[in-house]
Amino acid sequence: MLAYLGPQGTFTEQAARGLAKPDDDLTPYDTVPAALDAVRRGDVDAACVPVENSVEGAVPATMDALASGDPLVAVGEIVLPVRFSILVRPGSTGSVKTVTSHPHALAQVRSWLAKNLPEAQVVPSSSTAAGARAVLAGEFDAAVSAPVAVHHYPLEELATGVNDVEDAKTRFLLVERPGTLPAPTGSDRTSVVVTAADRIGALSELLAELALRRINLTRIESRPTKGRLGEYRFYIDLDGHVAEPAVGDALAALHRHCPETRFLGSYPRAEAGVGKTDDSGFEAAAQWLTKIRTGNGA
Ligand SMILES: O=C(O)C(=O)C[C@]1(C(=O)O)C=C[C@@H](O)C=C1
Repeated sequence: MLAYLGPQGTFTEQAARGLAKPDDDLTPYDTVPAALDAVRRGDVDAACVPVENSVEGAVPATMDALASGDPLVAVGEIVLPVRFSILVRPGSTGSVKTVTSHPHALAQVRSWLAKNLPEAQVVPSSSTAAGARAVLAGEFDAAVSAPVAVHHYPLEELATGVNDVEDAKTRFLLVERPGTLPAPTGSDRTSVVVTAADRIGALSELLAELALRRINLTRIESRPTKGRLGEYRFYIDLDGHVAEPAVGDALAALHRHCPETRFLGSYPRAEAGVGKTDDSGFEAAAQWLTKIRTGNGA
């Protein structure tokens, strides 16, 4: 059983279908934290959640829900192109006074709305499909939705391809309770959350641990810890798999700086063939150390 940010017709449902095993049943949840808590409780085996968008950046609800509560780990990712349609009730002829959608979707059509529906009041919803459902219920005049939503809700497309940026993409994670890690593929990503101490150079010391080991950072985002003002967590994505010597060594180093470092998974990258780390020196050095320690070399 696989949870996703629902209801039916969200981008996350499409991502979940791309990541699911053939025999997985899909269950919609109203929010990302609710989907992740269902995994924590064991009600479902996994959840598919949006993590970052090429236009609007990180999805805060996902980041916060992964950084707190019982640990969960990502075991897969998928990147989907995102295009938006404006959906209205069939035959609705009146002007559009209210538009609803997920905040990330609204942010990706901001210019289109300003130009084409400048008078419309914009109201956030919990997902693009929740917005479509609310339009069907008569709560709002229009929803910014995934084009597939018209197959789930009897609505009409007022306009399609309304996204301000062509080729926008969203990355989604498949998240499970900690267990056996996916095997390294040679093209993997590792995600961790660290809290940098409030002192000069703390963040650069963490990043230096990656640079020293020639590990490529693919993303760094900060979110407040929700404790003291000015205290931040850093979400770090890097190339490679924790089973590889360089990445394992770097994560151990991060843990020495920050014992609360939270491992968020090592998983195959959506784009195969990129993100290989160079471990040759690490393996040779480990063999050399073993020889010294066992009295077989110097
Ligand atoms: O509301 C949806 O359809 C979602 O799947 C969420 C979400 C997001 O969180 O960014 C996913 C992709 C799009 O960028 C817009 C919304």
